[in-house]
Amino acid sequence: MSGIWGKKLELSLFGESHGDAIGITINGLPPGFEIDLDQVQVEMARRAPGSSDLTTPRKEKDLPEILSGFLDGKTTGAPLTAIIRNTNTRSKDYSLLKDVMRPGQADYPGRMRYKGHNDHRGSGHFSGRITAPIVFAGAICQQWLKQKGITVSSHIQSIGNIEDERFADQKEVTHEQAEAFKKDQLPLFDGEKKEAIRDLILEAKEEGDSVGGVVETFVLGIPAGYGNPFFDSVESTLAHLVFSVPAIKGIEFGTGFDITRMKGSEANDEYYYDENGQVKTRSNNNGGIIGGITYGMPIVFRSAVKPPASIKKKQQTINVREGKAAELEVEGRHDPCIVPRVLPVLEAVTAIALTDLILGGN
Ligand SMILES: Cc1cc2nc3c(=O)[nH]c(=O)nc-3n(C[C@H](O)[C@H](O)[C@H](O)COP(=O)(O)O)c2cc1C
Ligand SMILES: C=C(O[C@@H]1CC(C(=O)O)=C[C@@H](OP(=O)(O)O)[C@H]1O)C(=O)O
Repeated sequence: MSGIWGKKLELSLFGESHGDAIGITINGLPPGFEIDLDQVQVEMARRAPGSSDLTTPRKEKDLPEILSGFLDGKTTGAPLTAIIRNTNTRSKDYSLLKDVMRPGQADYPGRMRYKGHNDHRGSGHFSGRITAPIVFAGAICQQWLKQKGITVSSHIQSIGNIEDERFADQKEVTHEQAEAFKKDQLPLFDGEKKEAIRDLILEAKEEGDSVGGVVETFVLGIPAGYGNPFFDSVESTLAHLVFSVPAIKGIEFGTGFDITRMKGSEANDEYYYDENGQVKTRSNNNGGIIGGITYGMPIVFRSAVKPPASIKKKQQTINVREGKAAELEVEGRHDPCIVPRVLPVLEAVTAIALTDLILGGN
């Protein structure tokens, strides 16, 4: 399994959803950095399962236990390892799924890749649950970035066909508003859409189905001059980590694919000096990154989140033990929509990418 990532900040992710514990080792954190564990727990709780009728009913406290690299409230500089116990597994839900492959889930490709030895219980190492340790690492990185005046936040761009306004449509988004979004399970610029979104998710759940959506993530306070051209561009680093999150099927930066329908004269982000002599651009179609390098405007990108695969509705599939066609109605505890719980995960991977970049000096 490829659970290792990073250059300056190295991450090693481990665990399975129905094993004893999941966790992460973070190498490269600066020594002497004071971690606010209460704030880490706030981030963990945003992602944790079982928090409302919009999520899987599996309840987990997701309390990280730090095993190394942390003394008297501060990082020591040695590898920091944390584990999170799995306390509410119900593996019988997965007995049938060892043989009957869920369409849209990792059952069949995982079986082929690991020759049938992968832990299939709760989707094992493929589970969205493995994003809990990512949020742990991301919460530490967000605290580190905050000291530098950098805030990472996100809002729901859409669920099904219900659309929120874009970041680019806002006159100004302050650090306070970005922080307020994190306190909301359904953060939207247009709060009036909240009820319709709730209803859509609950309707899908009621029908034994699921819905997807788009998350728009933004970074405020990122200075110009971070990144690289080509292989270590900010976009490629972010995309690498964003696509490491289960259920993500696409990413676009700034105006994204719509930029292809603009003329150069519309697409170009014109420069000016603001009243404080700071370089700004009048639009931000490039989402804060040109040539793989930040230019001092907010980084903005949207991630496509698929509807979760495990649904109660009847589907056609295969039974690999019998080598026959099969019908499947997935029982068990599943998210009817991943979007509300993936917001903190996308913020976490963004913070991890930026911390790695800044620690590396570029
Ligand atoms: C926070 C989170 C929660 C998820 N919950 C579920 C779930 O309840 N049921 C499900 O089938 N998939 C769920 N997923 C998605 C699967 O983990 C994912 O679809 C699967 O691992 C296959 O990967 P892929 O969709 O990226 O190809 C969740 C993902 C995340 C990030
Ligand atoms: C437990 C979490 O979410 C799980 C993610 C998930 C999946 O297939 O991704 C499937 C479900 O697992 P289970 O069948 O064990 O309840 C979700 O509950 C979590 O995110 O912490």
